Amino acid sequence: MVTKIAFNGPDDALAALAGKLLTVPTELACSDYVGRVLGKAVLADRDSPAADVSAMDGYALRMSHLKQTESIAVIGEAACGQPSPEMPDRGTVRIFTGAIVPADCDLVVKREDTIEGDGQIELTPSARENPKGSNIRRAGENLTAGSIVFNPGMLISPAARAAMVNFGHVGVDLHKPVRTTVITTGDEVVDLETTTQPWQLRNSNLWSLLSLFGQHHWIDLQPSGQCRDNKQALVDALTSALETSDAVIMTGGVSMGDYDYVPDVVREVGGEVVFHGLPIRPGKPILGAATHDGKLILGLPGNPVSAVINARRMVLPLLAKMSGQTKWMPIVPAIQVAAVQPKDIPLHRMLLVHLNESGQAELVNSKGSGDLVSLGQSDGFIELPIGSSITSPCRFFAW
Ligand SMILES: Nc1nc2c(c(=O)[nH]1)N[C@H]1C(S)=C(S)[C@@H](COP(=O)(O)OP(=O)(O)OC[C@H]3O[C@@H](n4cnc5c(N)ncnc54)[C@H](O)[C@@H]3O)O[C@H]1N2
Ligand code: MOO
Repeated sequence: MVTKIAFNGPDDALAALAGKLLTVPTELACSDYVGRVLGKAVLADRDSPAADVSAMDGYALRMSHLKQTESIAVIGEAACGQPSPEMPDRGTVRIFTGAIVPADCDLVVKREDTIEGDGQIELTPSARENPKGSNIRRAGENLTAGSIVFNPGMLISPAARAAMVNFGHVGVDLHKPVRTTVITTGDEVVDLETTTQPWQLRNSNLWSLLSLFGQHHWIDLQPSGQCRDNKQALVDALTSALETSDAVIMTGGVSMGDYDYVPDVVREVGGEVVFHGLPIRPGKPILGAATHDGKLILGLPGNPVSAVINARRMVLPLLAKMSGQTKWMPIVPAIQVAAVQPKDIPLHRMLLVHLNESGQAELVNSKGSGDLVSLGQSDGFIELPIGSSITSPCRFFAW
């Protein structure tokens, strides 16, 4: 039996469970890279820039031109999309931003630092102050051919995509998305189509979790749904979900009620329980387990606020680890909270907040873990570790 004091906080527990989880394999992908995880390093196929290029629209000069008092003849043009022309012996060539600078060109002066005449230019005093190399981007100054642009395990952003295109990457090794199933439990839980009785409630956990996970291209949601509080039905549902998934996320039935079968069911299907109970609020009864082949089984508490907060705080990092991301432990901003210090309790707290116009967090007035109204009004939650002060910036987890 794993005791509640096994871990001091969420990150310890995450680290222990993450060590038992599989990493999904890689595949060659030729499109839709953004939001996926790199499986192999991306190398530069050529220097960046590929040649010495002009950083400005202007004129290509030799250093000797800067001392020349008479006007300089404009002999030719270095245009974008063309090999560079020869540098004339005495005159200059007009050059455009991004065009290759001619060999023997020492610097580029901006158009606005010249007085342009008919087929000739004069240099202004500020043009004459340019040092050698001015306004030239040197070949390979960003990166040289063969160097690593991105390491494996990186989540590909739209910005990273730009660099991958620049280096000609068409087929790329990516980790497959983590196949994830959500199973909600509880005899009182019904789907949206059912006419509800007072003793029933709609399955909000299914949709909060599917929406949260569905934001990520590195997660592949599998058919998910609801299971009654029946031990055999739960064993069957979990067994079949594990056949087609890398991770199964359950909600409800994880605390101490007579019908809270999830801990037994997880063990029955061969799950090794790493934690059952953590010093956190909400989410104290949370259960984390791994199968012998590294699949994740996470039992979230049924309370809707607790379920989604812990899906964000605990489940997403574990799925990120399985997806191959090297930065899988949550990296979130720390922001100022406009609130008075809550009473000290020996639990690591996660409190719903919304952001005000100054970008500070304000606590949402919540009636507790079943309050879906305050949950819906929140932008995310802040984290208050045991004994910490709310006057210092707190980590903010956005939805
Ligand atoms: N004796 C104790 N009782 C409880 C403890 C405890 O430590 N000792 N912990 C409390 C805490 S904290 C939580 S959180 C809950 C978690 O309990 P379960 O995970 O067993 O969840 P359930 O009892 O099944 O449900 C709790 C609550 O959430 C509603 N629910 C469940 N599933 C859904 C769903 N899919 N969509 C919307 N709402 C759902 C359910 O109806 C209950 O109201 O245990 C405390 N008790
Ligand atoms: O996880 Mo519970 O929601 O602390 O009440």
